[in-house]
Amino acid sequence: MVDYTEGSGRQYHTGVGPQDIGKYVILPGDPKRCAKIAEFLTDAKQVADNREFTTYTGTLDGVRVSVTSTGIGGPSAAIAIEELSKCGAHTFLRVGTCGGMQENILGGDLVIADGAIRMEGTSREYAPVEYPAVPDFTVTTALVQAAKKRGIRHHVGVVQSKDSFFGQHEPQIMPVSYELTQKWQAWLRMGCLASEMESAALFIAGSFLHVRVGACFLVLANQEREKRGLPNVQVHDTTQAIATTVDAIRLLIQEDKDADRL
Ligand SMILES: O=P(O)(O)O[C@H]1O[C@H](CO)[C@@H](O)[C@H]1O
Ligand SMILES: O=c1cc[nH]c(=O)[nH]1
Repeated sequence: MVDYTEGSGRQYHTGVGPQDIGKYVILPGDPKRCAKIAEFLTDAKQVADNREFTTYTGTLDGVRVSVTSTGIGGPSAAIAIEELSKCGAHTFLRVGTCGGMQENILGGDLVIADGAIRMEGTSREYAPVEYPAVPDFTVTTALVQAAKKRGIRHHVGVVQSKDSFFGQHEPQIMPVSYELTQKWQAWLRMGCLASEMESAALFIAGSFLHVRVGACFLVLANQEREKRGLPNVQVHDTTQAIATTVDAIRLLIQEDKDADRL
């Protein structure tokens, strides 16, 4: 492989080196969410800022933990997890936003993914489409435990990962509306909880890299409720999703300490 960093030791896109990051990394999509997440860590400092990838590192319970934004969509999310794992990170928790799909998923709820529909391109350049995009069980369990302990209304299930935000929200305007709307109906009938953009790529890249990945999301609103004329509250405050993710990392750190895996 060509070394675009010319031996600098820093990764080409994220700009991080092994000295900069912890083994546990929180992955928001939005770079602007990083500073807010960093406030949950002790002594967090920005260690890199390149393209859509902003990185802070601090500690939780004495263990180094980083936050790196992945930008929007599978391609940049896969780059982030690849470069961070090259620097030694082994546990990744995506904290994102999503749109609710089932009628009982309300704005402000938390969704924890136990699988992702691979309706995006990136994961197909890793593994055949028959291979399932699933998160790590221990990470998912820690997220569920953390949400329960906080008493947050949450749902665990499959999310849809797609490439086109507007294909989700305005499928009827797309030349391939026939495909988008029919598949959306299928996802609904199968019980898919919510739609977002990065989890399938992260879960598949994570499986390939043999690292642990999990994901939880704030539900911003629910277009299916809107369509049916039901009340559709909008919530944009990600604080509870971030707090749940941080609690889950604490649980994983404790488990890893107990098992002598740190
Ligand atoms: O809030 P983030 O983490 O960016 O996640 C969601 O928001 C973006 C779309 O608005 C996509 O990245 C989607 O997955
Ligand atoms: O509706 C939504 C909200 C957040 N992210 C998405 O991809 N879709």
